[in-house]
Amino acid sequence: MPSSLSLLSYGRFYIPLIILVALLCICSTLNSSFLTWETGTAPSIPHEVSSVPCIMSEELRDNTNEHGLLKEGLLVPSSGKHLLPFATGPPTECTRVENESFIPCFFAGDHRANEQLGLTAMHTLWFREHNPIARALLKMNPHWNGDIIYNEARKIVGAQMQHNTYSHWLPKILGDHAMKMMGDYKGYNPNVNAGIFNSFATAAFRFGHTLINPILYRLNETFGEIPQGHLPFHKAFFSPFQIIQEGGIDPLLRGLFVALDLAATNIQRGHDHGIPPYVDYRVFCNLTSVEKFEDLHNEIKEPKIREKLYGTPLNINFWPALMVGDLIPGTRVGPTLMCLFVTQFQRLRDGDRFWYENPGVFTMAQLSQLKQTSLARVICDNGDNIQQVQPDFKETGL
Ligand code: HEM
Repeated sequence: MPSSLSLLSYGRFYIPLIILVALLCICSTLNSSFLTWETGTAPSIPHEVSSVPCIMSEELRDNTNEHGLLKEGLLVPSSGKHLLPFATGPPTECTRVENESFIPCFFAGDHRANEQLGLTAMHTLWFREHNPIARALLKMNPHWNGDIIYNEARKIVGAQMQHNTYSHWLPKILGDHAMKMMGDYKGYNPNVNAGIFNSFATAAFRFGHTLINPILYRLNETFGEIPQGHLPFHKAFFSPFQIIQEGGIDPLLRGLFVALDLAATNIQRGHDHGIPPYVDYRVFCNLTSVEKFEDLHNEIKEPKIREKLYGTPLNINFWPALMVGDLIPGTRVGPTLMCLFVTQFQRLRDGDRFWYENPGVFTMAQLSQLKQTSLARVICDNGDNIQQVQPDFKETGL
């Protein structure tokens, strides 16, 4: 039985389960568990497995048996857990220069899984969540075929991610007020378009680009630096070998992102997509309309944006304006960004027929188990040998 999730009522009979109650930061005491996810596609289920195109999903599956498993990669002897399998070809390349290790890219449900080591680690965590659930389901339901097991396990992991994102992550980013604006879940609404709107992908959710830490900390069991040291971020791109070899090799820089100015790209992408100017979104978000720079003083104190760069407020680029919006206390966002987040996340939830809380998707008993999930629990279960975590990732924004 995977400790991360009590699979109550997944068998033919209800099975009594031990539910761990968790407020401490020792892994063995943590309740079922969380995550942040990727963006770009509609239904709010994890890219690690769940919102991938069918063909890719078939490639991710271990079709050598009827156990509904995902393919596994190298075994980590110290933990007995597997890494992601290796990719066998494009679209990504992880051995770009000769004196780097010949370890290929990992293969996961999103081709960005190798983009940087932190992201690879998250993909690995969530990939590791699937197989123990599938095995437990098979044990309870020996009559199920591989497809049913695979899809049930996928549904459970998707629900865990939805719950973690909406119940644990979003409240920290948006604060109480915005969560109230989003309102409680009232069931699937077929009139809501759950697609990602252009300005959300092109600008609003790229707020993540302002959160990137230039150093990837690598800590040992006692939270000290590992012998191979912390990694400057530019060395963490497309270098899965550093996961396998614990950073023993000093990789050459990956030109792709080192040379990339993400902020400039975000602005350019806004132009490419024909995103309206910032001032138009203020109207959409019921903020005051703007004719002169002074009209912004309630939301943007940053003088460069207000006066120097743009000549007239009508020229203000969308992404920079979103990023410099004065943070609403208790949140990580300014007013316009908050409005766009609420709109998008509300649509993702209410327009998703398979939303985990939609009646009929899970039974009440299953739902109550799912709602005990947390990222901390998933890290404890699926990290190699993690014994202690923060029960709440408030400080890290994870
Ligand atoms: C090391 C960290 C990251 C790097 C190097 C990175 C890099 C990139 C790059 C190169 C793009 C494509 C840019 C373009 O050509 O338009 C992109 C897109 C994007 N990024 Fe990031 N990113 C990172 C972290 C994040 C985070 C933390 C978030 C959100 C929380 C985020 C949200 C997005 C979104 C929403 C897009 C647009 C995706 C789409 O249009 O489908 N990124 N990122």
